Amino acid sequence: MPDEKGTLDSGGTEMTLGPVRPASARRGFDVDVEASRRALADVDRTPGVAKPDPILTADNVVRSFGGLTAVDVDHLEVQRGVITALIGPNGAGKTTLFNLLTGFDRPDSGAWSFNGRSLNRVPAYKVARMGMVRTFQLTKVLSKLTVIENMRVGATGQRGERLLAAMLAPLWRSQEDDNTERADSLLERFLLDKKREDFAGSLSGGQRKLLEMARSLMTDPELVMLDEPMAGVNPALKQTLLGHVKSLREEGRTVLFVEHDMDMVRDISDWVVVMAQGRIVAEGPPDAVMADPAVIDAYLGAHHDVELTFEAEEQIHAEAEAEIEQEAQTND
Ligand SMILES: Nc1ncnc2c1ncn2[C@@H]1O[C@H](COP(=O)(O)OP(=O)(O)OP(=O)(O)O)[C@@H](O)[C@H]1O
Repeated sequence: MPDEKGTLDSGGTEMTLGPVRPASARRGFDVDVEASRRALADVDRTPGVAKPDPILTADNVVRSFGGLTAVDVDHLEVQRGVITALIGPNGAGKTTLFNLLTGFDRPDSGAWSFNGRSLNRVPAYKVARMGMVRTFQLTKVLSKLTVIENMRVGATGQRGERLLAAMLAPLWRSQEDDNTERADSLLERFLLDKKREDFAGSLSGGQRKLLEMARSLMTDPELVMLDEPMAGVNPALKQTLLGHVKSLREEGRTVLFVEHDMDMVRDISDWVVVMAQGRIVAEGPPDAVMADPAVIDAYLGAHHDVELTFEAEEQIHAEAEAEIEQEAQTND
């Protein structure tokens, strides 16, 4: 069923899913990150431009809701091994494009491929198993499961209540040790190991973001798509999250992320793609794109941050301090 963002549950097939492969059998990402970044220097700054080594390619992808064309992308290529930011005003179609590319929604028309393999009509769980995962703007951690259970659910490349059944299946049990080992090492890396047995519902907003990122790595993806990883995260945790995103690139993974936080975009992106009204309107290196008057018009013209009242600012500070305090206690 579509959820609040029009995403579709790809469910019903989780029992056929295999386990996360043991460490020895995992993908090695054969990519020279520095060469991949350097190669972008020679790429034209025109919307839809071809990339030297695209991992993801989309053509004529259109999605309408009633009379509204939410996505109308002629051509898009995402360079392998680098961090690409997808920016644009509210309602530009960024999340809808994520949903379409990852099999959580279906376009009216269009074609797209990952590592040269067509993804048309491939359901989300298979897309995940092929090596392309995404996180959600509103995190989809399952509040009534513990942190470690959420991680095990991530191993299936699936989300949703039916996973509880999958977790109890004999097939699952036989693979549990491998998955638990990987889950524990990811929890350690994301500083969530002390929260292992806590219900995910008890985590702070920032910790949920960390859990969702950690969980997305359970299938050892080559392309990680993050939908607003910094939204609702306090400044201290933002630095931690930034470090985690950069470490994905260091491991040879490709990152495509949607973000409104321009400091983050400037800080970590190798390439920026701008959407407005469903279309790709600009792309290029971060500094060049953000200085482009057309982008400033399209983006900043329509995306105004609301000025905070004194009370709201005080509340944010209090929440951030409480969260930092909680982090400190966790890490003692
Ligand atoms: N399920 C849906 N039903 C109807 N309209 C939808 C649906 N999903 C998205 N839209 C509309 O499609 C347009 C694009 O929305 P989308 O969420 O993809 O934008 P966005 O760029 O991700 O915005 P934001 O930055 O605010 O998250 C918006 O006008 C939105 O209202």
